[in-house]
Amino acid sequence: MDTDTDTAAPANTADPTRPDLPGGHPSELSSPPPRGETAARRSATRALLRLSPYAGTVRTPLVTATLLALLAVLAGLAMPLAIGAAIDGPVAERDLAGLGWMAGLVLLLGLVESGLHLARRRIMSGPTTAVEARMRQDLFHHLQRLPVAFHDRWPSGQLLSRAVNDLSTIRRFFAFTSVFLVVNTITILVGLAILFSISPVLALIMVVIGIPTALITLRVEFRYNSESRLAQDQQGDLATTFEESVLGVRVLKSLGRGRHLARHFAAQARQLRGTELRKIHLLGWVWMWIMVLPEIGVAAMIAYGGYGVATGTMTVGSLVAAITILAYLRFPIDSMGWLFSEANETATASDRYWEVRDSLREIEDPAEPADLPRPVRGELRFEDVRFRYSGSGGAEERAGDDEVLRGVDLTLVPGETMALVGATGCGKTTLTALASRLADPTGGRITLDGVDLRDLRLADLRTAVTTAFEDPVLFSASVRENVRLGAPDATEEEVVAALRVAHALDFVSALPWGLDTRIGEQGLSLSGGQRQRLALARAVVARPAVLVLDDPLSALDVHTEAEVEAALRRVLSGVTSLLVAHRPSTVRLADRVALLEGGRVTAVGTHHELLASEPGYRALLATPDDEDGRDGVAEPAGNEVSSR
Ligand SMILES: Nc1ncnc2c1ncn2[C@@H]1O[C@H](COP(=O)(O)OP(=O)(O)OP(=O)(O)O)[C@@H](O)[C@H]1O
Repeated sequence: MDTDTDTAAPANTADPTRPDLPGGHPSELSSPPPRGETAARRSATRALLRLSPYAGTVRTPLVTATLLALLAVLAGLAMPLAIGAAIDGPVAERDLAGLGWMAGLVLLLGLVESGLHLARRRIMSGPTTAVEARMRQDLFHHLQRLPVAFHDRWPSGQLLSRAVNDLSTIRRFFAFTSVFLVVNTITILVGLAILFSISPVLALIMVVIGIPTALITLRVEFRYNSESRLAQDQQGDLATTFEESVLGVRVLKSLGRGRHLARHFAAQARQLRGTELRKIHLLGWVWMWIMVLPEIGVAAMIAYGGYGVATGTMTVGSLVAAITILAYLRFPIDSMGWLFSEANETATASDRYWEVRDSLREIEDPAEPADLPRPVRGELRFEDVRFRYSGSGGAEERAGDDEVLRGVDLTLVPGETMALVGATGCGKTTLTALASRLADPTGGRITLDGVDLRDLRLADLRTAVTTAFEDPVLFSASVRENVRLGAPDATEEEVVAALRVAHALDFVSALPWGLDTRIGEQGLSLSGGQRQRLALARAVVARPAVLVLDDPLSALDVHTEAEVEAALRRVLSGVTSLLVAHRPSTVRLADRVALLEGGRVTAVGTHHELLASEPGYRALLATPDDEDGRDGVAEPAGNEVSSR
């Protein structure tokens, strides 16, 4: 009998707080499920049926594999009959030639059975791994298109476990579970019929033994799976602690918190060990019953059958055949509990998969996109822009009290550099995110050259407007590939020019393989300033019409800052730019400054004007020189300064 059961990697639970999800209703930005809780699914069948679009592609191999498996088990079931016939025939009659034929038949049946199982595996492996790969690809593609707000809510581990564990459970279902649910049911029924034809009492013995065996394995499997889910969560926690302690090793060492974290890690490891021990105990129990019950069956059959042989109502061959059938049916009976539990796991995995796939891609291309007037001039206008992060909820939200932006009006004229200044947490990053539609305003509108951003194709918008974030995320790839993320078609000269502009060429040239040097995980092999300069190069390589830079000098030392500032000044000339500025050196790059206060732009003007007229601005950006009445921030040469 087949035993190609991948080590079970049970899926996590679906979200019990979202009973509307599994049925396939598109969900709004859902949150991940609370850990360790069990699924509140409306229907496992419905969850499995949701896999049918993917099952369609494996239908033919699935039917073929089921038929092959069925033929294999029928060949297996024929063996006890052949053995019984051999004992009652050639063995009893001492017919050596006949015995040779019967031995050959048993051998042939065994070969046919194993050959058919091999063919079944071969037929299923290609299509089912293809389905898994396609589902994973679709999930990844969907995740890329979900709004940032979705990713704010979902921890990466939750998404990772769906992409790896849940899809592997679904593959196992297509390749094995679904096939053997059908095949084992038929095997048990056929085996029972054969036993019944030999002796109804022996068939009854099998039923009496088989039902509790299946029920016990089913019950233990459910408990085992819930322990497995818990272990999986705990392994995730352990991995997170491990990962954070490696990534944050500098912080931990400098704070002297290594021991504290080690204790925390040890406690988590103990918890995981406890769960693993419970799993082992459960397995011990289930195997005890799996071993004991059939042995009781064999004993009962020998007692009843032996009596029959002694009294002449049964032949020795029939008794041997009956006992061999019982032994053969052991795996199908034992595995039914496991198979039902796997089907249940698959239903959960399906729910969890569709939970993400059903999340709405709120930010999409419009049905009838507008074209940007060419060439793009780069006039960026915020008109009464309002924004609220979803999920803070409640009456307050309805009253608008928790809006981060409460009616921002701001116009960036083509080619100007506008600095955005405001207290920490006032919404500067939020405003910059709206410019490339990482989120849409909850009120008002933003236009580029007079066209509402929501009317533009996302590709057009994001070619015209590029952003470099304060936290410069780099990918595990070469320097060149990282820069080219900003413009995949950029030539070598353009990449080098962008690096020069970002004042990154010198340090990149000094790397062991220059532009081909792979940057480690999160660009850790580079300093903060170097990472920021690469991110800047990535933003400018596409030569966008509008450049949004979130505090582009924050990680630079004074010397580098001065050099990058000079380079940036060249980049910014002729491009409309919005710079989030926390300090005078960044403001120095700007033609005008906008002050964001209380969710609105309360003043726009030159640095000097705002210093003179806005106490809030003075509090944020005045230097000691300013306080002395001498302005420490130089006016950029040749700036056309205009007020709103
Ligand atoms: N994903 C989010 N979900 C909910 N609230 C958020 C989210 N991101 C930011 N906020 C809140 O929105 C407000 C504005 O945040 P934002 O990051 O835009 O401020 P900021 O002016 O850029 O701050 P800083 O100068 O410190 O970078 C803050 O109160 C912040 O807590």
